[in-house]
Amino acid sequence: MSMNYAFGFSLFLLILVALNIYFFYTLNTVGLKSHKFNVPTINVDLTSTVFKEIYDYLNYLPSQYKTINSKFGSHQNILLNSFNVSKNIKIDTIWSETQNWFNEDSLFPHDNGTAGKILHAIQTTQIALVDNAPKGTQLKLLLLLEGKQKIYFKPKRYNLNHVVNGNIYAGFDRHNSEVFAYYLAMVLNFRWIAPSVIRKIHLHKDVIPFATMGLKKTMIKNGNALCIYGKCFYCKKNETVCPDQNGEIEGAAILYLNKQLKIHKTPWRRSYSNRKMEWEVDNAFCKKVKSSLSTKLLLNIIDVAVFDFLIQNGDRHHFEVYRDKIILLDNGKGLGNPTVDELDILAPLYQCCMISPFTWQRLEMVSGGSLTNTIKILAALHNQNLATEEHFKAVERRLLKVYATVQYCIGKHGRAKVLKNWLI
Ligand SMILES: Nc1ncnc2c1ncn2[C@@H]1O[C@H](COP(=O)(O)OP(=O)(O)OP(=O)(O)O)[C@@H](O)[C@H]1O
Ligand SMILES: [Mn+2]
Repeated sequence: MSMNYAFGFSLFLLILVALNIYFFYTLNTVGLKSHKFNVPTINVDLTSTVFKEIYDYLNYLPSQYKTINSKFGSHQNILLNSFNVSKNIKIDTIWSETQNWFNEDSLFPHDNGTAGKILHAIQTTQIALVDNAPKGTQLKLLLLLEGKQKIYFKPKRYNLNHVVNGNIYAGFDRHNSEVFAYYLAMVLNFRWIAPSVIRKIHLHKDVIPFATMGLKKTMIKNGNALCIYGKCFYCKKNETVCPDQNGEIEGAAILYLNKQLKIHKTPWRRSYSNRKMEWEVDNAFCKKVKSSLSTKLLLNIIDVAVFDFLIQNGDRHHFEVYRDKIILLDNGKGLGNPTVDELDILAPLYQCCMISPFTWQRLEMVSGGSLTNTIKILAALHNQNLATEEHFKAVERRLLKVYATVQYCIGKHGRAKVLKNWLI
């Protein structure tokens, strides 16, 4: 009897120890859960050991990252309210409200429908003047809207289903990428960005009557149509922008920022040749950057890297700063190829292994499809379809890779170091 009791008791102790060990490991290991996480596969380059390790974490991501996070619901409602278009908008007040806005957290007003009002005004206000905007390398126009609001207009060069092959910065800017980027930034709560919306301008009604002489000089007959070749570094007479069958030119209409911006070279910029940059050969590159940049700016660069990775913008050669924060300007090189995930756009994240806790919290909130669903819903409020389903799926797939990269960092350095509140 007592032997049986002793045996039973030892068995009980054994089970208790086993349970303890089980819970200790499940609660302490990051990512490496027992069941495999199903991530849509694409061809990836696993020659780098960092990439291999990140992909290991991707295969065993905790399941919370594939389900909707209920904490996002209230934030989604706030966004919907911001972008809802009210019918009776007074546009004369919207420009002064926009230009006189001053706030530490956002470049433009958003709340109580203002974001929607601004987009509606950009989309519909009568054009007063159209000129070339020769800044930068790609064709763009400067529109002056009634009420003296300037707008940059990046014309459509490709249909949404066109796949841009070649290197990560190949091809013309994608107008839809500019607008997609604006909504992406809003969903991620990155508020240092200019409002941007798809607008169609009629060549003979909206452009020619208001075109400057300079713009008229950069127009050319292409068959029956009058087209624009513009004035910019890469502008060529045989690469024109022509109106569609309705006589309209579609483009991204981006609010012009009348502000003094400081321009910096991105430490993680590409060479635009076969030559490798320092960050591409030295995984300890971040140490060097840390010694020359403030932590605040570095965390900001890492936010931008996450943002660029999601849309696959590999062309952020420079960044412009206003009041010590990077403005997300020039987002047209995203959404080129939905089957490509260039992981090295995330180099600032996996080489520095730090991320702002605010950014991480928001990223965790938009899991399970919320990110792209919200972009779709917000864009639809202004009658826009910003990308093909393949691109929306690709953005979700890349979000999983961002989660995996942060898990890789936590696995390597511990949560406290990666998510330390550096700014306090
Ligand atoms: N919305 C804006 N408001 C004010 N200035 C802007 C805006 N967008 C762009 N700029 C200015 O114009 C410059 C060129 O714009 P952008 O980078 O979008 O053009 P790009 O043709 O893609 O240039 P690049 O080929 O150099 O990347 C920017 O560096 C910035 O200084
Ligand atoms: Mn550019």
